[in-house]
Amino acid sequence: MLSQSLMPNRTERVNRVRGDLAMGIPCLLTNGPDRALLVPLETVTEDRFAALRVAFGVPELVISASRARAVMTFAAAANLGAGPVRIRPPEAADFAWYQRVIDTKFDYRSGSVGPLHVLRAGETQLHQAGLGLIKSAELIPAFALFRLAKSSPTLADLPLMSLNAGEALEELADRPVLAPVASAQLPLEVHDASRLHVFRDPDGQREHYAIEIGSPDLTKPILTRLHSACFTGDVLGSLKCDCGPQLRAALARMSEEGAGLLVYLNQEGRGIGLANKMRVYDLQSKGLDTVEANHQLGFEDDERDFRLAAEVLHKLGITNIRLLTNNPSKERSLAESGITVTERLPLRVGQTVHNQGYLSIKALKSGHFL
Ligand SMILES: Nc1nc2c(ncn2[C@@H]2O[C@H](COP(=O)(O)OP(=O)(O)OP(=O)(O)O)[C@@H](O)[C@H]2O)c(=O)[nH]1
Ligand SMILES: [Zn+2]
Repeated sequence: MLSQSLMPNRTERVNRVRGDLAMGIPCLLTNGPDRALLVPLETVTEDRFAALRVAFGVPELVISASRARAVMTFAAAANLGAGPVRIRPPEAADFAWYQRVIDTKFDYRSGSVGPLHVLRAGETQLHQAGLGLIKSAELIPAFALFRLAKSSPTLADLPLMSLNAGEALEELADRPVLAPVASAQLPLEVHDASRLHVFRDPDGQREHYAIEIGSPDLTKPILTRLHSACFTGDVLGSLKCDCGPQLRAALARMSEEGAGLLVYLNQEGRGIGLANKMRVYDLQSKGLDTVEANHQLGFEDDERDFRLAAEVLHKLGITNIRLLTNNPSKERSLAESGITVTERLPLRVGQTVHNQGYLSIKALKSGHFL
């Protein structure tokens, strides 16, 4: 009975794996009879990688399709689908070879890492789950997959977390659930009757906030802003984006109207985390635009899950909103999660000479109303 109650459930096991991957500890992925060790290339140490290579041979390299398109020649990348891309490394490939393929500073426009041998068939749930897990740990989406032959020694003695690939994929796709943790009055410059609510992901680490300005009338659509964290813009006043001015303009509008709700989501860098955002900024300083830079690293244009915002709204008993945004996908995603957006209110502020290109790419490639 005690051991049963201590048995981690699917969510808890996936979260433990995420923590291990972030520390560079491999995890065992299974899919029916297939077993493999998932090794994140960003965090694994050279010693650990070398020991695994001696024990299990040369691992497959797995990268996202967007990364493959960014680092391979146009012809070599032809006919790649959207799923993970499997690459067979040369027999002599060592740790340095894998690191070169994932090196975010390498400028592929002036050369290449050499021809990459893409394995066209055989992509399985192991690869999809591996990529999903690595991305959800905000790591560079690239990993080594050490296949374990049927005759490999049992791994029971290795202190590794084990996960079924199908189970991991279900967990990653599941509707997010947030738990309200704490809330208190917080007088703000824009309105002294404000309240901050903290919600927590079941991973126990990531938190998202709702800031209630005044006393919103729940019988009417609530003036709402969904704002994704931007440390550089919100806190430091970066001129590279429009986040800080948008945040302040949204709060000012709520203050003018006397009430509103700011949902502040910890989805830094459109969901890739601050470290990766700095990597894409570095690529942008070399001429890539905001979307190309995300792809170069191996991410999609936008990795955010706006269902989190719907979850916050539902938890606060809000289903009708007037949404301050220029981003059509926020509106779409909320509608799919049962939130009625009665009106979309544009939020065009904070244009600078430094973010002109960024904003025009958002309009051109991401369909923002700018
Ligand atoms: N990956 C990446 N993220 C960026 C870049 N510039 C800003 N961001 C992030 O983009 C997000 C912008 O969030 P929001 O302002 O809420 O959303 P939006 O998609 O611009 O939509 P609206 O502002 O509502 O119109 C934040 O998470 C920023 O950290 C960039 O060049 N690359
Ligand atoms: Zn920003």
